Amino acid sequence: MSLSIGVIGTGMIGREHIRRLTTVLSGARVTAVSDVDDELAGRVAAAIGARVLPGTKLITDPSVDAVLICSWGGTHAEYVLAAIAAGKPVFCEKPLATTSAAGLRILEAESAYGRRLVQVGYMRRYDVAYRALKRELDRGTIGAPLMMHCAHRNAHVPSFYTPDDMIADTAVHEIDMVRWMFGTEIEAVRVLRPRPSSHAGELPDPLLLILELANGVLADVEISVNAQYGYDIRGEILGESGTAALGELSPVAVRRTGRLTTPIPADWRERFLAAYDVELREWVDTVRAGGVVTGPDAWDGYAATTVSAAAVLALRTGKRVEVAMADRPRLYR
Ligand SMILES: NC(=O)c1ccc[n+]([C@@H]2O[C@H](COP(=O)([O-])OP(=O)(O)OC[C@H]3O[C@@H](n4cnc5c(N)ncnc54)[C@H](O)[C@@H]3O)[C@@H](O)[C@H]2O)c1
Ligand SMILES: O[C@H]1[C@H](O)[C@@H](O)[C@H](O)[C@@H](O)[C@H]1O
Repeated sequence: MSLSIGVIGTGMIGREHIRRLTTVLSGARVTAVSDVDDELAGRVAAAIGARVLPGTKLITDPSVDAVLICSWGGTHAEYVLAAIAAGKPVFCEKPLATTSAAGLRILEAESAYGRRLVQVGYMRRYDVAYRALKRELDRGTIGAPLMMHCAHRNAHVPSFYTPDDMIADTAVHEIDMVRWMFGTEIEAVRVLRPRPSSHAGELPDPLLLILELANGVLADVEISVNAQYGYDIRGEILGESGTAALGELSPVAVRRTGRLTTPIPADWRERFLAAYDVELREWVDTVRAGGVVTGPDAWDGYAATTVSAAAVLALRTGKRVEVAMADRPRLYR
């Protein structure tokens, strides 16, 4: 029997994941969708023969086996809590919650339920290049790590994007990734503001985050959200005896009239296409088999949100901010 999935939020990534579940992956079908934009939800549902239900009804509907949350970040926690209360597996796009307190409520609810039901959409952990980089690090190829340099560049962002979004919506990916890469928590954060780009409007763009990890490694993260030229994700680790970096990912290189050119992805859909496929395939297969999901869990979601809240404070105050993390509940040890 294929897994019956209800999708909440039929915007950009909601439709991407519905396309993936409907036409790329096997073993699942999207049987219900929900969006505060009724007209949009209706159109998406009609195209795949699904029902439209209000979000909380979708979660408790007996025909829905598992839930995929793709609505705006501020709405995630409420839906995740409803899915835990209904005892249903739930894949929540990042961020898990927009406040540390809401993340903590999810940890408490899932701990009380006694089994992990939540996975968070930090897809970089499924990306071939990030996985290869982690393999080199774990093998000790470059010796003990000292620093990591990261850049996260969006060509453009919508006009409603705020300075806080540059951290909570964009840098949160690197926050999760470095925790996973080095297997340790982030203890303190600073955010520096260089001269703003003339393309940035009112945004303090770019930003430079300095993340202090518990193992002594420092990670610097450039966030640019009006880079113009394309979607560009970089990462390089400096070790005691070498360096390892994400490779160039283009499938083609053109040599012509004295120049070598390779295409640059337009946005996250193109750059992480394969990672999203692997991420959702593993989630569907595990849930169908009745297993416990192995991807980023509610603790990872809580930790990323808590660090991101500290970074927002660091941006606003210009100060170094220590991360105040709760003790890790037994369910996530
Ligand atoms: N993992 C990734 O790389 C990645 C990529 C893109 C987006 N995202 C995340 O996915 C989420 C959605 O992003 P998007 O780019 O698709 O945004 P979007 O604005 O295109 O779509 C969000 C949709 O959610 C709907 N919505 C808002 N509140 C709702 C509610 N309470 N109930 C039901 N629907 C509601 C909106 O009407 C909209 O259609 C965000 O949290 C974002 O950070 C993750
Ligand atoms: O929601 C998107 C998504 O998470 C992308 O992966 C990230 O690069 C963007 O900055 C963000 O706006």
